[in-house]
Amino acid sequence: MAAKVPSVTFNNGLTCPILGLGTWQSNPGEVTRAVGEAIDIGYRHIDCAHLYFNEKEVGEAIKEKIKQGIVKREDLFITSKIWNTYHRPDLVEKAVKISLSDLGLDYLDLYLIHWPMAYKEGSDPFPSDANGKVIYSDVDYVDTWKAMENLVEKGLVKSIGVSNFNSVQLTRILNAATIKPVTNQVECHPYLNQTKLFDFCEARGVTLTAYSPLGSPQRPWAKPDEPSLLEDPKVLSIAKRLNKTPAQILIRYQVDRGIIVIPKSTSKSRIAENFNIWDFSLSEEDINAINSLDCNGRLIPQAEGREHKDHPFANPDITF
Ligand SMILES: NC(=O)C1=CN([C@@H]2O[C@H](COP(=O)(O)OP(=O)(O)OC[C@H]3O[C@@H](n4cnc5c(N)ncnc54)[C@H](OP(=O)(O)O)[C@@H]3O)[C@@H](O)[C@H]2O)C=CC1
Ligand SMILES: O=C1CO[C@H](CO)[C@@H](O)[C@@H]1O
Repeated sequence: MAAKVPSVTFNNGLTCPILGLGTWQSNPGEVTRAVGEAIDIGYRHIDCAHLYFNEKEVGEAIKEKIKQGIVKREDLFITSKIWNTYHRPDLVEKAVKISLSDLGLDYLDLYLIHWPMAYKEGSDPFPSDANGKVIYSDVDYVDTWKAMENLVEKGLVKSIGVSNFNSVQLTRILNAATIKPVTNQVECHPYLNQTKLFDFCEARGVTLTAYSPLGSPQRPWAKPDEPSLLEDPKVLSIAKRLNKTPAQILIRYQVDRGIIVIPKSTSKSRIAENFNIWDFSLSEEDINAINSLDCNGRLIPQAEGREHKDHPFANPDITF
């Protein structure tokens, strides 16, 4: 029988499996198989987004596994994210309904604002001008948040949260919220361990979700000569001593910190490997050694929105 994944409890009393499967760049031709295999292995949490252009194929796997009686809808925890071109309050319900229809679901467990920046509304996810520069919209993400709250009231989503929000942006949401965000999903791994943002969120009852926990080696702008987390000597030496793989160490690092973690894979063996982390934990000494790798090593800078007033990482005065 598959191991049961421990859960994190949100500020609204609902729970979320601490380990989930990422789906960015999971090829539509492979993702149905991969999500199906993940559910067979024991994953119950799947991280999706409208921007990943594969929600229909993820939905096919969910439908099939429910049909086979492997899981019931309520056993699963499905996240999606509203893309930057749908921030205008009157578009928010339309956006969630597109993801629900693509996934074949009648509710989401979690819906996130993918980024704080609003882009020009329309069908192009990266609307750009003649010089290739993204065209922005001036919608305030606080107004988007108020429309997200309506989705909870309407039963379309169980919980709402944010992604890629810095501490100042999160504070603005918390000050305006009737329904508090349950999580902030951000890039988090040993080269950018987010200790300050994690402490800040924890003190306010907001969980952290770690994306790109393995260092996102598949990201399109990766350079061949860059240091690789999966080959980092410190990570390798801990993995060797504990008889685990580097990926298992990187995933367990987040679990042991109480951070939700969503590694992506479409390989059956790596999906299984990434799930097989329940028979060990890291000592304080190992966690401290991994923490010492922190070097502000951001891998997902969202460079194309950098001049946007709401870009979360562009203001040097806001350090986390
Ligand atoms: N909110 C946001 O803005 C963002 C959210 N995300 C979410 O987080 C998820 C994870 O982040 P992502 O950037 O995809 O990167 P990850 O850090 O999860 O790395 C995924 C890559 O690592 C490879 N891999 C997976 N398991 C192993 C293993 N055991 N050993 C060696 N290599 C492995 C995968 O290849 P293979 O598939 O071949 O196994 C893939 O190339 C995304 O898929 C997405 O759901 C990501 C970025 C931004
Ligand atoms: O989830 C994500 C994956 O990649 C996208 C393209 O850069 C990002 O915008 C986003 O954060």
